[in-house]
Amino acid sequence: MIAIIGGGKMGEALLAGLLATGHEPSGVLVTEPDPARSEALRQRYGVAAVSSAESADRADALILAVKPQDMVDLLDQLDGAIGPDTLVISIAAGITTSLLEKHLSGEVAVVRAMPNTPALVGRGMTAVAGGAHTSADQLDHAESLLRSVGEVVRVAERHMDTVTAISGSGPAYFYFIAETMIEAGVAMGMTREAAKKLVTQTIGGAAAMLDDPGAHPVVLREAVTSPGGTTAAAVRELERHSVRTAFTDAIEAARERSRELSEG
Ligand SMILES: NC(=O)C1=CN([C@@H]2O[C@H](COP(=O)(O)OP(=O)(O)OC[C@H]3O[C@@H](n4cnc5c(N)ncnc54)[C@H](O)[C@@H]3O)[C@@H](O)[C@H]2O)C=CC1
Ligand SMILES: O=C(O)[C@@H]1CCC=N1
Repeated sequence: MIAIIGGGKMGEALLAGLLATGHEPSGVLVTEPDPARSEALRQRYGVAAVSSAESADRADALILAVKPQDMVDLLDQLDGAIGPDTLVISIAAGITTSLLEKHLSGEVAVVRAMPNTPALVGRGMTAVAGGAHTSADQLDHAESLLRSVGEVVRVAERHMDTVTAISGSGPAYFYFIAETMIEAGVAMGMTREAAKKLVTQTIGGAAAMLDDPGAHPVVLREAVTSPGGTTAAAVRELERHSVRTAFTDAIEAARERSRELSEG
């Protein structure tokens, strides 16, 4: 039995992914305190909505999908109710395995995971790191559960704040660029719909080309940049506005915030 505790955006994405990849609704529990939200999940997916105590009691894998700020309260609620063989997977930004272990008595197996919102369409990127009492089999199990919403990589936990800043928050950076490009197209007289189509297909196409293991972004960008052409003119402006520095600073700020979140 798998329980998802926190039925918000990410909890629902994981729930939908698990059901889409062969888990039966009868094998998944959801704990969500907002009654309307809880009822919507129950109706939409046919899963049982239960208390956190019941989830802790019945599930052998608990996926904690509450906000980082709600995590300590939740762990205090769960402490003592989690069986010795239960696997606890947290997807909360900044919450370390040692914080999870500190608030759960006994040698609980914990996994820190960082997915992203493309999990909602089965195209997520998740990184995982195991805790001090987590076996290789348990990490495999966590990885197989999270693979239901996309790809999974293992990283050393010291990289998790960086992962959060790059792929966890990353979709928002691309939406920021998409929004800017669409509005530029609109300002130049295109319909918003046409501009959105151009931008969406361009992002998807660029990502597909970059996905080749031999591909390098600098080489791909050179192929777009004709001497004396339009791309060279555009890139010169990006450099003039220090966009590279702005992005680097943004990613560093996200990593710093992830670190702060573990301090409560
Ligand atoms: N939104 C994103 O892009 C990503 C979010 N995350 C992490 O996922 C977690 C959830 O984020 P979202 O789904 O975006 O937030 P959300 O606000 O949509 O969902 C959180 C849910 O937890 C519920 N909740 C609060 N206290 C609870 C408790 N004690 N027991 C059970 N449920 C409780 C809330 O009612 C809410 O429905 C956060 O820790 C966040 O850091 C991780 C990767 C990406
Ligand atoms: O913004 C946040 O804190 C969460 C974690 C990664 C993406 N969204």
